[in-house]
Amino acid sequence: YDTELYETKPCDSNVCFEALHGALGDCSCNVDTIDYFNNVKIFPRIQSLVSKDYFRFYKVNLKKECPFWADDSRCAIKYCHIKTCTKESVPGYANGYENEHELEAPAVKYTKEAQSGCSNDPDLDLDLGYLNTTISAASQYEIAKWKAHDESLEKFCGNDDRDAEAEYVDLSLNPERYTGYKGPSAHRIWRSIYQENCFRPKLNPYESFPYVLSTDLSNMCLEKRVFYRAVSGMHTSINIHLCSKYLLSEKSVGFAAPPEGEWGPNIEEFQRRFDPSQTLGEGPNWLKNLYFVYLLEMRALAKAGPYLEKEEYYTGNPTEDEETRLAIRNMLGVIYTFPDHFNESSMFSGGSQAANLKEEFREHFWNISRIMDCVGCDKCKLWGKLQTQGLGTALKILFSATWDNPESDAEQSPLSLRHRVQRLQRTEIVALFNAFARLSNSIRELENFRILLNSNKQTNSRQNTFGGPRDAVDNKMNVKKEQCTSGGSKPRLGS
Ligand SMILES: Cc1cc2nc3c(=O)[nH]c(=O)nc-3n(C[C@H](O)[C@H](O)[C@H](O)COP(=O)(O)OP(=O)(O)OC[C@H]3O[C@@H](n4cnc5c(N)ncnc54)[C@H](O)[C@@H]3O)c2cc1C
Repeated sequence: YDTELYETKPCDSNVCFEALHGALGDCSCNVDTIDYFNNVKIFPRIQSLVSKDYFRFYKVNLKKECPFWADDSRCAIKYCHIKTCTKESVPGYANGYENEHELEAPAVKYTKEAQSGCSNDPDLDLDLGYLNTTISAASQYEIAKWKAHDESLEKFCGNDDRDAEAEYVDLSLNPERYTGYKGPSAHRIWRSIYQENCFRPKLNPYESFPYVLSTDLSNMCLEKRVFYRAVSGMHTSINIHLCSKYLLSEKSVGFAAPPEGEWGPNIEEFQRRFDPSQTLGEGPNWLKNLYFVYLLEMRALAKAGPYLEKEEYYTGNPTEDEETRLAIRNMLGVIYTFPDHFNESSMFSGGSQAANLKEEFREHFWNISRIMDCVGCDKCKLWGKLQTQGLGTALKILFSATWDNPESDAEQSPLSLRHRVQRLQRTEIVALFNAFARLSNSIRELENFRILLNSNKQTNSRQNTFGGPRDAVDNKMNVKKEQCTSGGSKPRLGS
């Protein structure tokens, strides 16, 4: 295909952002509305929320074997390493929140103890009302299988929660940032996600090309487009984080540099990844996909809001737990006011064909969550698993029938809050909010890059006019004078 089309355009420092306005596509929302809403209203709230103990500790199994191929990679730099926590250092662990699933299991509602409150009622004739609930062992075994089957239909991704090898990780000690993970191992992951586990246009004019071109998206139905755009948006977010927290200098240049190296935004890296002239015009579309997946996850939070508002957020510290509940209600209250939420009701509507497509959609995402066990860098794997689980939880909320009326269970439950039907595991809730926080942070980081690129452009033009010295900050930010020359740089697409 004609690469010249894209290469002739000279690289302007702000060209990544020129196309990042207006309609988002596949929804009625636009980029500018999300920008403002996120940066002003959501970003400060969600960042403060995920710093709370409940959201800081994520249980994950980073030792699971890759089910698809032998892991052949090693962390490129020492910053890939993960610091795990001892169980005792996790707030509330000693008080047994690990066992809360058992406490909250629906079966508890039917124990003698739970029902004993009724026995004093004079109108209640226990003999007449006797219900024989005996079920043979064989039937119980079968029913357990049905339950497992029904539950698996709801799941869009795996959950390590009960794995013996799962460990708690304090996310605040392991920030998502540049790790140096790249090359064949990283490419194999992305390629197998897009090539084997994303829907592709039926008539793909670039058979050998593993990724989907935005121009081909119109050949796909809405559901398949949504899937691709959600995954691509997550990919964008991961890559924005590595650009915004890039390792600028390994060792201290001056005495004031921190021992862990110096981290900050790398404009050149950002442009390499998103500038249209270096991505066959795809960069701005990938950026738009970030907004798209943000919209999906925000809609999931709004839909599950009534359920999430009633969650306990237990960590064993009553003051902290109450603060968390208040912060959740406050943030959800703001999310409810968003004027242009994604409308999932237009998806998967159309008989058995739609049901099959939904099942395919779920299976594809399930596979992507398993591919995360093949990531060859622990820190990337941690954040890859968390963000996939967060997105999988959002998809489950949006597309599982049982989520169409999330309030009803909680309202009908005659027992206390703890005994309502548990729809989400702790790790799913932690992943859902943290994944959304990552997307929110990426959108905020885009604003930083926009400002840096603008000031860079002004400095360049001033320098061209007056020949003045280059701003010292630019050097620190890894900005090179000739950022990209037209036609000279190889497009990255499909590398
Ligand atoms: C799950 C996971 C987590 C990772 N986490 C980190 C991390 O925390 N820190 C870190 O430094 N590195 C991380 N990486 C590596 C990082 O994402 C890149 O793979 C790596 O930096 C190499 O980049 P690249 O330029 O070769 O293109 P890649 O990002 O590897 O992309 C491969 C190809 O996909 C296409 N593409 C790129 N972006 C998009 C998009 N948004 N949508 C659709 N197609 C696209 C392009 O054609 C590109 O050539 C992670 C990788 C994976 C798979």
